[in-house]
Amino acid sequence: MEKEFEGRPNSFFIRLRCLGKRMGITFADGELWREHRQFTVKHLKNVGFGKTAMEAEIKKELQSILNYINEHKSKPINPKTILAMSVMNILWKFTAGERIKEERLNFLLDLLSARSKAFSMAGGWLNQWPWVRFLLPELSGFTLIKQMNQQISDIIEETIAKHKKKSITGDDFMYSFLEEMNEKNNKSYTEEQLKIICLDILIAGSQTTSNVLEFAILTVLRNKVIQDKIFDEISNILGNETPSWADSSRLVYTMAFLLEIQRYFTIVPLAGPRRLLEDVKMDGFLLPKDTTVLIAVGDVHFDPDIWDNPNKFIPERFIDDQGNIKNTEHMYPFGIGRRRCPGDALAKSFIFIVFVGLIQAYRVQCSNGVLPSEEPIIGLISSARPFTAEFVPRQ
Ligand code: HEM
Repeated sequence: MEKEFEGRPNSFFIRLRCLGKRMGITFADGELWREHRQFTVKHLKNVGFGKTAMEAEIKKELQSILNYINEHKSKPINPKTILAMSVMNILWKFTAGERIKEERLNFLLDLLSARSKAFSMAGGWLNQWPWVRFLLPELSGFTLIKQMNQQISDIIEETIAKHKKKSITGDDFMYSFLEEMNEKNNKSYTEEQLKIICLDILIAGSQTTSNVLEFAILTVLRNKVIQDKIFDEISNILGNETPSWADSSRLVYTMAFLLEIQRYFTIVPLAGPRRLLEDVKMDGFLLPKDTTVLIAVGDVHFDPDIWDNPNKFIPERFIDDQGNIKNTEHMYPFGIGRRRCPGDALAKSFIFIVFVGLIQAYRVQCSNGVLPSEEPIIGLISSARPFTAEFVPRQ
């Protein structure tokens, strides 16, 4: 994708999302975006993100999820919270060096989810007529969003304060950032920028990754034939061995299934928004500078010129005659171009390891005799309707 598409819109609504200023990574553009995206990706990698250390953390989280299911196995489980908590723990470990306490984590997840609901509700009003906040601060959702922004700021600020006192041991992204800010005296490195980058990572990473897994669990629950095929492959190839990302090249049907999940339930159906940095001619139309552009990734994933029977769930469409994975070049779950998702390594490994580990240990079945619907809730990111499942131990 061309450079002209690399901007982000500058609206009141987006500034509200970024705690009042257009900073961080997700909604910044120009030099601030370039510098801070590069710095964040490099320093997250330096502390182990995307490497063996991350895989070890994912395996620890898999074990916590299996323990949780084991303790609750007589009751139907809604997998949403436990999955989102696990992703959040990993993100926070590399960003801020600590595991978040369970009550804190629950509070944070509820806060992020209430915040995204409030944003969806307020979207129409506040986006079109920002002045409405002066007339109807309560009804427009403005007061609620401001309160939630304050709560989330407090949580991140508390962790920054612990880093300033050096009371967290080990290396993490916050320490790298504070060093750049204090010792190298780099002007764009401020505490406010650090806070918004942390918020970007938490918002962009947790619900997206856990939603993919939720759809995967929902689909095997609804389709016993597919679930048996996946289990047979895992038990033939891995036996009881803990899964690793390297096994993804051996578990071809399982990988094809997870790709089909990411196509069929495209989690981010409209990537962006982007702001055009220059006039652009496209298919004979002139798109003026500053136009907001959304990338219809979901449409590409259902394009009948690319996919046979796009409305059917067929994992085999990703397997060629030699039994290798094919067709990944038509998949854009993480967007496109230099603003493409920088968290794809964590998302892919987490989804694979946790899904394989779950199916290896448990048969997933319906909890009350009624199959839950696969109809997604469509929003900025798409999610499964709340459902419960029974996890029956395989041994
Ligand atoms: C399955 C899980 C995920 C999906 C489907 C997903 C999807 C996306 C997409 C489509 C974009 C591109 C937006 C655009 O084109 O403008 C994006 C951006 C982004 N993602 Fe992800 N993401 C996932 C997981 C993560 C994780 C785990 C992180 C944590 C580091 C993360 C951090 C980000 C950030 C910071 C951006 C903004 C990049 C920029 O503006 O330069 N994402 N994601």
